[in-house]
Amino acid sequence: MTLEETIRRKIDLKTKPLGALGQLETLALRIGLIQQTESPQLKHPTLLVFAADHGIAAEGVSAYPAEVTYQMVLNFLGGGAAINVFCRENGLDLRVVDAGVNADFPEHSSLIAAKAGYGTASFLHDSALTVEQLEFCLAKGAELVQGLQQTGCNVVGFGEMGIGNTSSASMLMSVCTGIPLDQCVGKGTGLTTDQLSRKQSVLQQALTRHGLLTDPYKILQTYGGFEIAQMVGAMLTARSLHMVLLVDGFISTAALLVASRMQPEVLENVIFCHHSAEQGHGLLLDFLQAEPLLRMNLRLGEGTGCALAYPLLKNAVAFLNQMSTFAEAGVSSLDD
Ligand SMILES: O=C(O)c1ccc[n+]([C@@H]2O[C@H](COP(=O)([O-])O)[C@@H](O)[C@H]2O)c1
Ligand SMILES: Cc1cc2nc[nH]c2cc1C
Repeated sequence: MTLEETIRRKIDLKTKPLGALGQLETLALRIGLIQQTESPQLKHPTLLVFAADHGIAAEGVSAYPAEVTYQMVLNFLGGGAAINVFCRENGLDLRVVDAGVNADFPEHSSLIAAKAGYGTASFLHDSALTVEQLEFCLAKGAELVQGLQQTGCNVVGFGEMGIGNTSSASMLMSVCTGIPLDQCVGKGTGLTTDQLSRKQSVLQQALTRHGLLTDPYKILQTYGGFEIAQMVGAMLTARSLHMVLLVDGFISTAALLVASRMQPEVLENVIFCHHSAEQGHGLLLDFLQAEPLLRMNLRLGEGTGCALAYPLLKNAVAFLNQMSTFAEAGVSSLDD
């Protein structure tokens, strides 16, 4: 029997009509396959919020000013953001990564210093990252996840914060999928319809400027952000360490898309947690053939969809490990 058959059989022997736990059964199976066991365990779940600034923000593509990135990181460190609340409620550890915010932070036990610069260059005029910055970010992301694994963590959630980063994500999506740019661009933090038209024309100019790109490293260097590139490095390493990856919003899914262009197998380790309200996320999820656990119209980022969905993973693993079989409970099954 393959491991998949063993897990399916274990699920089917539980005291419930066949298939009655629906998507929770699919989730349990997926976690078992990721961990290569019929008795998976979720250990030290950790949510990483990667934060960085974006040169493209200077082009008026966000509803909010760029300094909100810095201010929100201080809010994360103070414990007052949505992601702090949801991580506390649901038992995830939270770490904030300064991947390249345009200001310096005081030391803090939850802050990981991993600055690649003080914000990227504007991809309207230049490549967002230099080759050196890209290499630094991929290596930092990898190093970070290795460190987490050494502390016993086997579930990692990917969150981000960066004013302007839906612009980066839209470019990465359009270039990697071939989906026309206008279908990949949305209102982000809340642009008006007029402001959205401006964002679309800025991003269209950038696309024309950089021309056809096919190499995922070059695409990431051209349009990425420091936080997106660190997520890519972290995701690839998490996959190689057999960890469970939690992915939710538009930006983190765009990072995953790029990672999957480098190593398609990374997708096998991902639990898609939430379908964001951001225009483009639905098409991106379809492209990746993903069916997220939740659809609650969040469009916040920070990894909030991951933290909200995490209890479902806990319950999936718990039923697989704890529920009685028909034989154990003396309940008549279809086979009796
Ligand atoms: O995760 C999402 O789907 C999502 C959708 C819209 C906005 N965001 C967040 O909003 C910021 C980017 O929006 P913008 O308009 O500045 O490009 C960034 O901090 C993201 O975490 C996140
Ligand atoms: C206030 C605020 C909080 C955020 N969290 C993630 N992206 C954000 C963008 C803004 C503007």
